Amino acid sequence: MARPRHPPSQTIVIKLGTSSIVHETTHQPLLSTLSAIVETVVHLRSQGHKVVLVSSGAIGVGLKRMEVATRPKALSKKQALAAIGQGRLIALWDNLFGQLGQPIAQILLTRGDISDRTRYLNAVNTFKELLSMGVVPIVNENDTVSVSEIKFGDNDTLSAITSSMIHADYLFLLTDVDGLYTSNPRKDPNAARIDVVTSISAIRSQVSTSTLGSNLGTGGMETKLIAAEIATAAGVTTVVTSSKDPKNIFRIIDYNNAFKSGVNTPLSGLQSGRSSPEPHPIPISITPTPSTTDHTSTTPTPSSEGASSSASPTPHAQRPPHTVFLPSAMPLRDLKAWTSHTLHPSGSVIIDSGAHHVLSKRESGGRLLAAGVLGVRGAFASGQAVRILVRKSRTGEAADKVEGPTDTDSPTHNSARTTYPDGTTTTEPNTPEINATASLSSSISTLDPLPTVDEEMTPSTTLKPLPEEDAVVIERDTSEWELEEVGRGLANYNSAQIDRVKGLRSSYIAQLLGYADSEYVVENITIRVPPS
Ligand SMILES: N[C@@H](CCC(=O)OP(=O)(O)O)C(=O)O
Repeated sequence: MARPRHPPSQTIVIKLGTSSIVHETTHQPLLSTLSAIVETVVHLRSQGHKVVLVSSGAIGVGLKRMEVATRPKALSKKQALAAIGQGRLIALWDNLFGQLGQPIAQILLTRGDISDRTRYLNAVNTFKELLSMGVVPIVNENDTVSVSEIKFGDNDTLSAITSSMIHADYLFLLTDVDGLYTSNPRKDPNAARIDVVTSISAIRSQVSTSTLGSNLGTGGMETKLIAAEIATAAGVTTVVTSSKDPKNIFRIIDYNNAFKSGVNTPLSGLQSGRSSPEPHPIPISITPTPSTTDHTSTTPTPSSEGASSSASPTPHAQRPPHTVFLPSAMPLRDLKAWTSHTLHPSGSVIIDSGAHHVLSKRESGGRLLAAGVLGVRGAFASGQAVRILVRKSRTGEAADKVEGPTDTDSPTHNSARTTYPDGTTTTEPNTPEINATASLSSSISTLDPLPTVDEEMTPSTTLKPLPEEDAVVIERDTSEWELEEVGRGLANYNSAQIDRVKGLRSSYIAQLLGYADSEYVVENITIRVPPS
């Protein structure tokens, strides 16, 4: 198929880190880089693309303004410097974009700002309106009010969340290296750039990310992997490349668009920014090209799980240096992405592995009935985000030995370990949600079998039915069990209420709580870790 004269209109988020905005030691603005970014963005706009810039640098500019030599450690000092620098930073951007007649807007966000659904939608609407007006929104974290858990932590994550919010086609993470390397290219002459990443979890174990951050920014390559994980899960093609030659963005888009009608390349389907239904296969056609950065290693990637390496040269174009993270074949819907990435979970709902299996089959918006709940952890209100933890046997035995509903009269006080998706585990004492013997009233014990999740959508559930015995044992020795976070959702009832109705069929909710707003205890569930 003939290539279009211009690529189709796409929504592109470009993130520029502190190290690309101000000099690492003098803190002088890197005017040539900034000007090149401005020219690139304006050119992209003239081709019909919508562009959002995520710009770090407020603290760096503040350092220069106050002639402070090094980034302070104290949060309040960083916040003060950001407040000093942000105004000058946006003035600088406005000045540069203004030279080319391009209007800009400033958007300062915190995680707290968008953890409320209404505020989140307002932010989305503002983005949409600005983009339809032809304006380039320039986003930064609102450092003045960001503290600990409400901080995005770094602008890589912020740019990924922004990309997800506006359903971007591309996220470009511009940095001081031209891609993701197997080790630090400044120190290791054998470092090889990884061109295509199909599985971030697989690639994480294969690269050294420890030394790729700069003195000024907060992010290094690890935060880029986290950002890529968030963005690709939302269907956004994510690219790590050098900020030294922003015009590479054209070449990268052009290179990828050249394959948009191809059937045997990893980047087919890029016209809409979404991958084909099946995960992209390896290999991709790659022509190694001399790096445009200081790094001389252009050795193509060693072939390994999660990455692709060189095959045959493409007839279309030389491959500009970059690493591309391919978008998920099944992107999260907006509400699910919002639930997963922007809401700070206030507590946890523990489910059995049967419920985990059924929820993981749902493409979007999984809903959990009380019958699938084993317990709760922490205190949360109705409407708040919760972690979904699945209880698993440490011996590998199937965990859903749950033979019936429970009550909370006999909490155990053993410890339970939680294993999170990043591999970390926590051991917490006193977990009443993993109960010992549960004695049921005779009326409850005669309940009919029920599946544990939305049966309308999953008619062929394989979950075990509830037995009809009066007393049902869930488990006696909690040390055999561990909890793993597998997803996030929004609670329809508070923690005490869910604890009260756990294990019961929905018709008991009104009876026990005095009202029943919903037959589901948790909705909008995103399962990020499928059953093993
Ligand atoms: N919001 C901060 C940026 C945080 C930060 O350091 O981000 P980055 O340089 O992308 O790692 C600022 O404007 O200085």
